[in-house]
Amino acid sequence: KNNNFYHNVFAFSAPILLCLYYFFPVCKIEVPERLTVSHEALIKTGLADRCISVPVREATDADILLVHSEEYLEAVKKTPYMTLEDLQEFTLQYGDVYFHPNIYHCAKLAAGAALQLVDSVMTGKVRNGMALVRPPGHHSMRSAASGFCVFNNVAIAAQYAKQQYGVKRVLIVDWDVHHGQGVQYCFEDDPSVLYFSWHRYEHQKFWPQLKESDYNSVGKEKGAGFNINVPWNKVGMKNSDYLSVFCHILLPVAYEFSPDLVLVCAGFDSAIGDPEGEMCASPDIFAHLTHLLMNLAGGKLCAVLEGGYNLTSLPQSVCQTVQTLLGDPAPRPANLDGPCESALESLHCVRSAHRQYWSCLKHMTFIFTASSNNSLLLSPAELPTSDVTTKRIKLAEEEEDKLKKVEEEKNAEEEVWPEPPKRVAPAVRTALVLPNDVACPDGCKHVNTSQVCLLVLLQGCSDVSGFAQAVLGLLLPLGYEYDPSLVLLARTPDSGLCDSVWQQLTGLLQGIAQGHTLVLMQVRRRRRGGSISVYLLLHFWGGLDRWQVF
Ligand SMILES: CC(O)(O)NCCCCNCCCN
Ligand SMILES: [Zn+2]
Repeated sequence: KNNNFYHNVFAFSAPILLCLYYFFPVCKIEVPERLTVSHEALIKTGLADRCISVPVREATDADILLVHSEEYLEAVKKTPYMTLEDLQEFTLQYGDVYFHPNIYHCAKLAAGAALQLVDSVMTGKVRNGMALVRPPGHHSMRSAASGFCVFNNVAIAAQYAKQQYGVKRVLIVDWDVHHGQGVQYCFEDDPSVLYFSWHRYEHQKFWPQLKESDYNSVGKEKGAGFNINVPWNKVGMKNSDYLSVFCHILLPVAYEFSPDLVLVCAGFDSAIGDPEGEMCASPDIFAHLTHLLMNLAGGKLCAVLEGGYNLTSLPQSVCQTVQTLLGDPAPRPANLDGPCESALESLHCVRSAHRQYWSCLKHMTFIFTASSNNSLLLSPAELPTSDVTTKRIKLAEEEEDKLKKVEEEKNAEEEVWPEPPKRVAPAVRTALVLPNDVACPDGCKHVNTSQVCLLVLLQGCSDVSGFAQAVLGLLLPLGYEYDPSLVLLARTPDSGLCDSVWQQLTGLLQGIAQGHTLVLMQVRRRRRGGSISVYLLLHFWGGLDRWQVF
């Protein structure tokens, strides 16, 4: 009896549903559950309790006009009152957007949330934070919606930070798997905003299929060099590919740019399992990406959600990001087996396109061997000139494609990946082993530690390009690959390392060995009739707090 009833109801309602669907297409992946599963995961893991929640507000017209045109804003303002037909008409003029009578309100809240986050960080109320918003923003342009985006939340936030707080330089890192063309267009002639984006490209075959998403779009006029596109010409990119691009492109340039604020277009469709990205990076990689960015701009970092459509990897990635923002040590990086040929080729093209703009890229020249077991390291040498190398790369690539085909056939079923590892937040973050008569600063604790795994003695990387070469281009990738259980840093008075470089060094290296860092400092103390050397031994454990030189 019951079945009969349901059959009737469905039979009757199906035609209505179908025509509604035709008139009013509903997006299958940009769904409300994206926010609910992410928020629930933050609550379940206890991370939400460790954050303060910032109230949202609607972006004002003035806020929105920082990026969008009057006519576009006026048009969007009308959508809540449009008939179904008008709404459909309005939507068809843009690519891949879905307008709903309520989306104008939601889009103002998304942009307003990003501005509230900027206020909280710039006024020092919080050190950093994340805005979990819908609809996303990085595709929307001055007078057009695109790719589920209505207002460009992050672009508005960047203009707002410059206008309201006099911020001179903003770094925007877009780790979403799609190219944020809206952000690129907004700032392509603006040297005060450095836009970095990696994105699935496949030689312009992947949406939004723009020529200007390629590596040779470096910005225009005064903005030349301040737009960095890293195209992924294959799917399946992994943790090593992401870390290599951070170490060999983004971080050296970011240190040279020296931003006052870091904004992240935090799209998590670049994680494993996402239907759009089809990449293979595990959610815990976002802990490392976040950690590496937190050493810039005095830690002022605002992450704003963009994409991310797998309802399992999205919340995991959000939690990895937030837990790192809270200062917890990053988990040991999973199976770093070196960047793939295609990633190395993109990396090489981007570095060549930007060498003329950034001194840190001028000095470092790389050859990438076409052997299959690339390490995260790129051996500095002359650039490959002969086409032999290129041919070798092509051969290696064909070889790799064959292997990949076999691989794809094998595991065509649903992607699976291990749950990200638990990350213990230590009670005491920094310990100090001091001579008895030296008082232990507050926040530290006396301990005796004995393990040593990686000893680093750095000479002479006191300026930015030296720092970039020695630390970002060599030490960091080596450290990640070596994956020690402890990092020991030794500093002698004649090491020539200035405090800020030393501070950055200790900050960056805490992404390795789950934050276990031992610092051995030799300080001279004057005594009657000569000086004696006293050694301070500091033990960090995931403490991202700024470490002062005692
Ligand atoms: C925020 C974002 O970057 O995740 N938006 C992605 C939009 C993807 C549109 N897909 C078009 C598919 C064409 N058939
Ligand atoms: Zn995306």
